[in-house]
Amino acid sequence: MIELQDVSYAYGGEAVLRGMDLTLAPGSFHFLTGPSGSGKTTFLRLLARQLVPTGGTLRIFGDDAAAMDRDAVAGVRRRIGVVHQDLAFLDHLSVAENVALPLTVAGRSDPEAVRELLAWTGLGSRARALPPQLSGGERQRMALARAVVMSPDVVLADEPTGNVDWEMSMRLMTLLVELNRMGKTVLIATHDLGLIRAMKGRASARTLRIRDGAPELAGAGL
Ligand SMILES: Nc1ncnc2c1ncn2[C@@H]1O[C@H](COP(=O)(O)OP(=O)(O)OP(=O)(O)O)[C@@H](O)[C@H]1O
Repeated sequence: MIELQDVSYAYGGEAVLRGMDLTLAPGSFHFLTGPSGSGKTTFLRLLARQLVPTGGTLRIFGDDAAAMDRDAVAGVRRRIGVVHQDLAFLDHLSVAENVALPLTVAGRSDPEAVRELLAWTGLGSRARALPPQLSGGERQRMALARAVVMSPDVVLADEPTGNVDWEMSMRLMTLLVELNRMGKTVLIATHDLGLIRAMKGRASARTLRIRDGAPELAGAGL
């Protein structure tokens, strides 16, 4: 589904990520961890085709990321939902309108799907609220709803539990596990090892740890 062969990425000077050889199989569930600045966000942005490798070959759904035209990139972006770290929303639009935005941009409308997603994330009663009126945990759940509104095959989440308490973190994790059980490929970047340990056994999750510029499968001890 997503395959990396000796992939590297440099923002300018020295490569942040290098020598990456890895395959993400359909339906897999991975955590991605590593110290601050090790390249977790960069890795997610490569997988979502928001960045293009500066070396090696990255295949997304079989296509070479470096050779995609605009239509192919748009196709990839529809099939990969991303929960960004910055949680940027349009503050003058309601929660429901923000969640529906990817549909609106694609010229589609599906109020029923949006209603279902808001109910699933526990935001049914907040549909008409504006983003600044939401709590941190509500914003995280709204970001997750927006990431999956296009029914993507892959969900990438960058620190989806940043700034929320333990109970809310577990609630968000439960939603991501449910998505994986529905067949979606899930990858969650987090520096929170406690969170990864808590999820062991609840999902057949594997952990990738960035070491020397490349994600490696971590041992069972983590
Ligand atoms: N747009 C950019 N231009 C130049 N350097 C960048 C850019 N974005 C990130 N970097 C650098 O690339 C490295 C990896 O950053 P990245 O955000 O991928 O790490 P991270 O593991 O996600 O960090 P954190 O856990 O703090 O979010 C860092 O040294 C960072 O300063």
